[in-house]
Amino acid sequence: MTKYSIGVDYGTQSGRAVLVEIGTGKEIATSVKPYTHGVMDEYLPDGVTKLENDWALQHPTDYIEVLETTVPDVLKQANVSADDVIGIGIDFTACTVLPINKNGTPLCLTEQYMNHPHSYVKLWKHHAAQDEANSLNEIAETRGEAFLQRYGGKISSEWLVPKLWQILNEAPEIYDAADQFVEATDWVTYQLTGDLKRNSCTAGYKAIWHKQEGYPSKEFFKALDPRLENVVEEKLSTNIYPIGSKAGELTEKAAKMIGLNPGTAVAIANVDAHVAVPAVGITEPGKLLMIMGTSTCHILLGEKEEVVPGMCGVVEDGVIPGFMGYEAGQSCVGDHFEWFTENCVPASYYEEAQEKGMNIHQFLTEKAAQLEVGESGLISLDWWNGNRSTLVDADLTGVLLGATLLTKPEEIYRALIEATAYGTRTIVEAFRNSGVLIHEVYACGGIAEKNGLMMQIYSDVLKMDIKISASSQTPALGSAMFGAVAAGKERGGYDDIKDAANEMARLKDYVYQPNHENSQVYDQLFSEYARLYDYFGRGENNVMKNLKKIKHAQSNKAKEKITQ
Ligand SMILES: Nc1ncnc2c1ncn2[C@@H]1O[C@H](COP(=O)(O)OP(=O)(O)O)[C@@H](O)[C@H]1O
Ligand SMILES: O=C(CO)[C@@H](O)[C@@H](O)COP(=O)(O)O
Repeated sequence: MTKYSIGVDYGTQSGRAVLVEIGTGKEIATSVKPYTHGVMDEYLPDGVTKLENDWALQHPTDYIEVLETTVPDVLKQANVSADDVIGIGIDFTACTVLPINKNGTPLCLTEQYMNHPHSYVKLWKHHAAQDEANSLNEIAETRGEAFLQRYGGKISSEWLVPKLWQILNEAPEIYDAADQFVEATDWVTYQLTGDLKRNSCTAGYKAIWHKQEGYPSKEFFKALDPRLENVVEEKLSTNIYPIGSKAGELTEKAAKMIGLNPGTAVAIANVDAHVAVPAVGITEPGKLLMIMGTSTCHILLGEKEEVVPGMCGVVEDGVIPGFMGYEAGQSCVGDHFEWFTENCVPASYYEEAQEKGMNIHQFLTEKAAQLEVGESGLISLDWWNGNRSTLVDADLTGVLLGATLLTKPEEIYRALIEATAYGTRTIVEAFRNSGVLIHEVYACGGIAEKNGLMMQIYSDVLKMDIKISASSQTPALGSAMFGAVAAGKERGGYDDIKDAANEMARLKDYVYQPNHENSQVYDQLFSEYARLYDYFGRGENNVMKNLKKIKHAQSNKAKEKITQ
């Protein structure tokens, strides 16, 4: 009898469930639910409480809605009985973190705190804790904290400790009221099993936890702020569960909510990028996976713990048990194409795209594909949402250089694509220069599937073949695989994630290969990019930070005027 597993992947804008056949990895049905509240970066749901610059929040009821609608929907579409679903796994963006009370209720859902911005889920791209991140990095460096090396020399403002510290600084009442701060991925899994178990992946990459050494010392936290001395015991937990293990089983209540059977195995929660690795069949070192969507994450396995400047982190067993898992990333990829299409493309382009039955990305891509490499005379820095790797600085901003009165939208669109490819090459070189081998490149995610030109450009810039995931929902497939592992072989699943990957991972049958002529021109362009990267990114010219300071001061002034 065929058995199935369900993977639920929570992205930036939407969540999706995929019903997958055990044994083949065939995706039988998919259901997507856009978040009702989307990303809240201007106002709270009350429509009145204004958020500061660089905030990005989510609403936890959106996560429950995803479960309630998409899981029954995939069963219905596929006409599969809940009796044949043996496991479920959850993956999420991260660090996406929320304060909860003793009952596990998010503080933003309580009457007392629902109008308080700090009670909501802070999404991975909430960048308003940069001041805390800067202080943390300074203090850690002065104290010679060894953990900094494992995070490329800097902790990002996107990670857990800066976010938590921002809450303590700006809203101590929320900090005090929170029984715990949890990753959204653990919270949703908790809603399924009734038991809060924190996963080793987010703890390792996002919360400075180490398998042997645990969290940073009390002295370190005290040096940040005396009120943080006991943060681990008071607001986190030292009970961390390895990815690839079982979190528990569906409770009666959860089973009823999502249309599965009570007792169905639930995997320990995971992260959207990391969970995609076995879903493309990577279970050994040297193979870099780019998960390309709103942002891009780069995940790679290694044998040893190496120090790589500017990487996000290296975590033992963080991706596939038995290996060091390396992560790096770019905070702005799809997001900056979206910004461009929404703000800089003339109406005539939209009209023409519509006439041709294309969306604006397809239309711009088609036009951009007709350009020769370097023909536009443009170069761009991909920092529209800060720089995650290798500079780890959310205060950096975008650059477009070389524009003239003749510059066309498709030329800028292509320059933005190329900038992200150069950003990836910078990351690849940082790994290689630090002794972490990369001999194959794989890609998955919305963009890997939707934009062939972009993948070709990446291949030309990296001068490497790129293999593409066969799944359009690779993280969800990965989560379904972890669901099957949680169920175990006895129930029709697998003993470990490698066995699941051997049978269920799939790649497309074509590979992007570098065009050597283009690669040569890209080498020249990349060396210009590298000079700009260092000039603006490493302190030689701090114009971006200075502009940001002026911007904050002036927007505060404008706000004061409104409230007077
Ligand atoms: N054809 C395309 N080419 C390049 N970018 C695209 C294209 N279509 C959509 N995008 C961008 O991809 C991003 C969505 O990626 P996706 O993988 O679907 O979502 P997520 O990152 O939330 O999982 C959006 O930022 C959008 O601007
Ligand atoms: O940072 C991570 C994973 O470590 C991602 O969750 C984050 O970049 C968001 O990913 P998406 O672009 O929404 O796929």
